[in-house]
Amino acid sequence: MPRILIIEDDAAFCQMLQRFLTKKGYEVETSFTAEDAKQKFKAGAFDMVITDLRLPNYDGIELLTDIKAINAKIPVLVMTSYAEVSTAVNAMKKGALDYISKPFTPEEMVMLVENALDQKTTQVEKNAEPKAKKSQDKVEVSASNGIKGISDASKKLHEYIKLVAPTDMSILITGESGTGKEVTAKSIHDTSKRKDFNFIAVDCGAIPKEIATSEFFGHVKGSFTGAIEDKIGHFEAANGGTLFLDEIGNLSYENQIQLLRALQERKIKRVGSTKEISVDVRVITATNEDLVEAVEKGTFREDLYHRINEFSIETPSLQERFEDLPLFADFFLDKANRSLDKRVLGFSDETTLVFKQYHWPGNLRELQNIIKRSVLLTTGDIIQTDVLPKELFEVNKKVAPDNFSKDAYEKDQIIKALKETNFNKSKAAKLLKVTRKTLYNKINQYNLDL
Ligand SMILES: Nc1ncnc2c1ncn2[C@@H]1O[C@H](COP(=O)(O)OP(=O)(O)OP(=O)(O)O)[C@@H](O)[C@H]1O
Repeated sequence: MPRILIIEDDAAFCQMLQRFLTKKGYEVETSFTAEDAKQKFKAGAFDMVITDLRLPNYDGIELLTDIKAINAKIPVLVMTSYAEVSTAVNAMKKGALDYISKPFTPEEMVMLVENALDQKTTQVEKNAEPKAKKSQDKVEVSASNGIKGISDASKKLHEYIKLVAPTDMSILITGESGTGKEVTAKSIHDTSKRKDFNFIAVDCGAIPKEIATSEFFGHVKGSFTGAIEDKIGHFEAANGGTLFLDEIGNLSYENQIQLLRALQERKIKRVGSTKEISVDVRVITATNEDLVEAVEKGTFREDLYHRINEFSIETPSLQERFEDLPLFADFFLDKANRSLDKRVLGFSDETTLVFKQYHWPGNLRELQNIIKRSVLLTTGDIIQTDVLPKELFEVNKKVAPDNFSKDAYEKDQIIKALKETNFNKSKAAKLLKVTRKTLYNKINQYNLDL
């Protein structure tokens, strides 16, 4: 029976959720505070965590990081109020699997829980070790096959993929969260000469620093407490194929040095062993941070930056590939119908309009999640606006203000974009579709104290 830990300071709501999920066949424990949750989480083997982001005396994002440091693979679903969509997006960047806005229906919760537990199983399969370097041993790790899109931004992306795939160049993929960086990396692998070997995807943001060396390079039995048997690392698992390192900016300085050495020498040593093992791995990395800025600040090594960035590709945000929105919406609708065994035919005109007006900070992932939830909640043939989450309308109201002056509206949008991008001005400028210079001018004009 899957075990779930619910962390929620509203005791009555927490217990209601507990009763409901218990009835659905899950074993559920509850915590009302972050401290208690951490202790319970360390002590008990949970399959998933559902946590509120607002807890007394504790920052929800910090708790999420703590949980991920204890067990990086655990799926975490965060609960937010509908006004906190940027916090939810931030939580997803920090490793949360998904978010749900309160108030939600029990069906929505069950769907997300099932989804999370499904993904956990896939993740285990994904990290399975290959038996030998033979084409028939390819581990099926396909991040769902993507669609290409018709917008100029998508065409450019696919031209780049085609261009770099046959080479052995190291590719750095940049782009906002949920724009399809992993899907892009997988497409490069699938169209390269390495396609019959493994594609191993590693989320560097989710690996605790202490075990990162062993995760990358493996270990021999007895090399540290807990090393109960020999284990191969991601480099060996990807031998002959492609190693995709997501959130590369999160690697510790020490791990950056080890990675650089492995890439330069094409040899690794398992932790606790002196034997050198040759590896032939193409590395594709991804980040949604500004690595140039990280190099300038000294938190990311410049030599490693140049080593991983022989060519860089930027995945466009959903706003930049706006003409693709209907294509993606249909694709995700099909996907949701198949996984939920439903037959929803399409979207009402109002729903299409809401989709067009929304700014999609979580990009394709957010679109996919929202369509899946809407399919679940739709009883008729067509997705109507009443099943859409409230945040889609909240933003729309701001997009078309009635009683706002133009300046107040513009100022509000700038603040919102800055908050959404963690005050990264390049990203905020992109979100607002203005140049960095214009954004700086506006910040001065409105005397925004940042
Ligand atoms: N071209 C595509 N066609 C269909 N689905 C896609 C496409 N690109 C991305 N997706 C879907 O969108 C979701 C997000 O994609 P992906 O995980 O590749 O994004 P990401 O940029 O790597 O995200 P993060 O920054 O959070 O790591 C996935 O569920 C993926 O299947």
